[in-house]
Amino acid sequence: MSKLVMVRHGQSEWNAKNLFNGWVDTKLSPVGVEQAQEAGQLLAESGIQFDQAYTSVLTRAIQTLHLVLEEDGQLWIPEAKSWRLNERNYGALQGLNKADAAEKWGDDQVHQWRRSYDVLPPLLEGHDETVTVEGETYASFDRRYADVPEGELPLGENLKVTLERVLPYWNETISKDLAAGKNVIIAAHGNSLRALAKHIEKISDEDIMGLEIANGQPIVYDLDENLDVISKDILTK
Ligand SMILES: O=C(O)[C@@H](CO)OP(=O)(O)O
Repeated sequence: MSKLVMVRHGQSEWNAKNLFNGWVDTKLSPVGVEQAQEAGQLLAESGIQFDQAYTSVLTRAIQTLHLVLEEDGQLWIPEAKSWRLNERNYGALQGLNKADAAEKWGDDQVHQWRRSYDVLPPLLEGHDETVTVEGETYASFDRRYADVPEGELPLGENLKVTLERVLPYWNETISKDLAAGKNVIIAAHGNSLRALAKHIEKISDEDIMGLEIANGQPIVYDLDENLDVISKDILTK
């Protein structure tokens, strides 16, 4: 048996402003820092001993992992980062305000973009290195993706496509640790974790629309040797 803990990053600067975030590299807000520290305290209370950590290549998830593990006294464990754990790429919606988008395109359309399994957002036109929003410039497709073949870099993803690019990393790397009995923590994003949860919990394409993952609330799975879920627990204060 092994334990898998998934933590969505704490509130980001763009979560706080209600902007579509996706692959734009924003940082944690002050609230997000506190949420990550609280997640670390909850995990310390749980007593789970981790063997391996995974995160994305986006700053808000990396910051969260480090804050969690520092609070938890396990900052020393091995960690690996992969673009495959990034947030779903929100295409041309990135940087737009979610409420403004709902006014422009209607609540239903925006809900489909945000929560459906297979509706694609409007796509980006190219892989710009930076984006400027409200006068601030943020990293986007910069050198951290230098090793990713151009054809694999997304211009916009639904949850289905997100799952398709998360799964090779799950199958080839993370699941092997778990099958070997290691306890694993993954700090990632609302939608990359929804995709993984869909796979792990065998959630249907319809039911996945209703799954929300909160910032900074660790989800603890006990998995058997086939990586089937024995139990699931969400840690809250
Ligand atoms: O903006 C985003 O990238 C995601 C997660 O913060 O938003 P949503 O919850 O709308 O999928």
